[in-house]
Amino acid sequence: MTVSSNSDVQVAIIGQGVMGHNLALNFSSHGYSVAVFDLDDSLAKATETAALSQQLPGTVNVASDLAQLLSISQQPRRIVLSVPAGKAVDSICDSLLDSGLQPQDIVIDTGNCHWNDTLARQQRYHSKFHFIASAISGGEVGARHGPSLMVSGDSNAWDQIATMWQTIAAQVDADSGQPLPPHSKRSNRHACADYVGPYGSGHFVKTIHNGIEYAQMQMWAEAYQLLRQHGQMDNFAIAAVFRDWQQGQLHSYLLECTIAVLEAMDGHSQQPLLPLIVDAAGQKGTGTWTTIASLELGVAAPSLASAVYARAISSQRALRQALHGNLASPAQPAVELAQLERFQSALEQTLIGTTLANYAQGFELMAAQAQQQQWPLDLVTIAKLWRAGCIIRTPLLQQFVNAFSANPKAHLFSDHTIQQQLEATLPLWRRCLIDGIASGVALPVLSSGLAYVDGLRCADSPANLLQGMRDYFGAHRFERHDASQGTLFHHPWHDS
Ligand SMILES: NC(=O)C1=CN([C@@H]2O[C@H](COP(=O)(O)OP(=O)(O)OC[C@H]3O[C@@H](n4cnc5c(N)ncnc54)[C@H](OP(=O)(O)O)[C@@H]3O)[C@@H](O)[C@H]2O)C=CC1
Ligand SMILES: O=C(CO)[C@H](O)[C@H](O)COP(=O)(O)O
Repeated sequence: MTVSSNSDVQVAIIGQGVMGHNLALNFSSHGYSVAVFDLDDSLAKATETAALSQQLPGTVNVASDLAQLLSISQQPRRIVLSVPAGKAVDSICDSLLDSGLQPQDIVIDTGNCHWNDTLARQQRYHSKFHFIASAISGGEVGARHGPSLMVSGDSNAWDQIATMWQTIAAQVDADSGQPLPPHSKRSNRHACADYVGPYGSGHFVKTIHNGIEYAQMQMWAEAYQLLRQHGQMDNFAIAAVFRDWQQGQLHSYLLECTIAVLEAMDGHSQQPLLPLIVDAAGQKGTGTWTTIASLELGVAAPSLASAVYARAISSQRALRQALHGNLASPAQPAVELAQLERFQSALEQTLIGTTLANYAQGFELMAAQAQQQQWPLDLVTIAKLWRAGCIIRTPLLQQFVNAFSANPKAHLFSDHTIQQQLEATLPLWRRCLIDGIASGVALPVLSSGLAYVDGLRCADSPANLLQGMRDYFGAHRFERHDASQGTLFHHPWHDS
């Protein structure tokens, strides 16, 4: 398609990689006129070609540079950035200003940027243009057919893009929270795109989303490892069990991904794909930022942190190979065939309990950060945004919506329905860990979730011993049960 000479472009997208390409097609599929730009011109042209071959209603215009992108865009311009997080965002914002960006124009960053970088950008570009962070989740399929969009920053600018965002986002039935098909025209629907708070908050929410994503992914990896090592099952048999679980409480998009990966065949060798994939996990930073936030806030998120450490250990491949031969495996035999079904049932309960622990930790982090930053984050809004389109979508999110609607400030485990669900998992969760650990399978997320639950339900923790020790070596002092709160005591350990 030739570039339009009139300024009819309703949304311009810079960066035509995985997300930008699909976002452009999504906008076009809803009839919006789109302009696309990438440093690699062939990527922008590929989007134009795809829109034409899919006969999408909205035009897709390839801009050869930023000046042209601006010249063909309707004012105020809406410019979406879909580029790697970090320096590229600043460099494009500066180039847009050099190319004639105006104060009324709106720049929308959809990358996985650190929330502090977003705060700095707001300072830097304040009054030069309207800046919005619209964190996105859903991967390439979500970007194409309906993502979850967590928007923060300039609320006036949000008002100007809200209709477009809510049009291209994933939709759910407003009452049940059930995802609806793309382009659904159901009247009683709710879009998974909303304003969550001031600058930085949307990127924080996306970071925590990814922290939960890491933990849920690691959870499925540990389940796979337990079934193949302790259960002696092959990947296709594991997938069959997981398909069964997909019909129940564990139903989720990440379980769908897990099954697809377990069953995939390599087109080249005609062999199962999974054994060909190197067992060293990559990471781009959001899991680490979640862990740092939890440490800085002093809020426990052990499962989310354990998932990051598990990726770190996975990448120490050479060391793992060497130690495998040097450190003996436990003598615990694999589960007997007659016991396999019972073990699978225990594992299913373990995964339900672990999932509740993972999400609870994420929501606690957002509540604590909101309080510290004085962000008016609403956990109901966030749980609603994650019900469809995003990577961590699960029907459980509707239960979290209900729990936070009833008690917005309470820990998820304070909710009676969730308590009952969690409690039902505990006996088999313990049993499953005993078996798994005895057979030598590393279970960082499955086990830290249970430790989190046990820690939280412990009325009489051993921290009195810690306080005594701190006072013994460092005269740090302690409170006493038989004195008023806040009064500190030092025991004369070394005088006697
Ligand atoms: N992939 C995913 O599932 C998700 C990604 N994200 C986030 O979205 C953003 C984009 O991700 P993704 O699409 O996967 O990344 P890709 O690397 O696939 O795409 C980014 C594109 O931006 C281009 N680009 C880089 N700098 C510029 C520039 N200055 N001007 C124009 N184009 C530029 C890149 O070109 P080149 O390759 O030549 O540098 C590349 O084509 C990232 O911040 C990512 O973290 C968010 C949610 C999900
Ligand atoms: O944001 C995402 C999904 O929600 C991206 O896919 C992100 O890249 C995932 O993180 P990592 O690359 O660290 O696994």
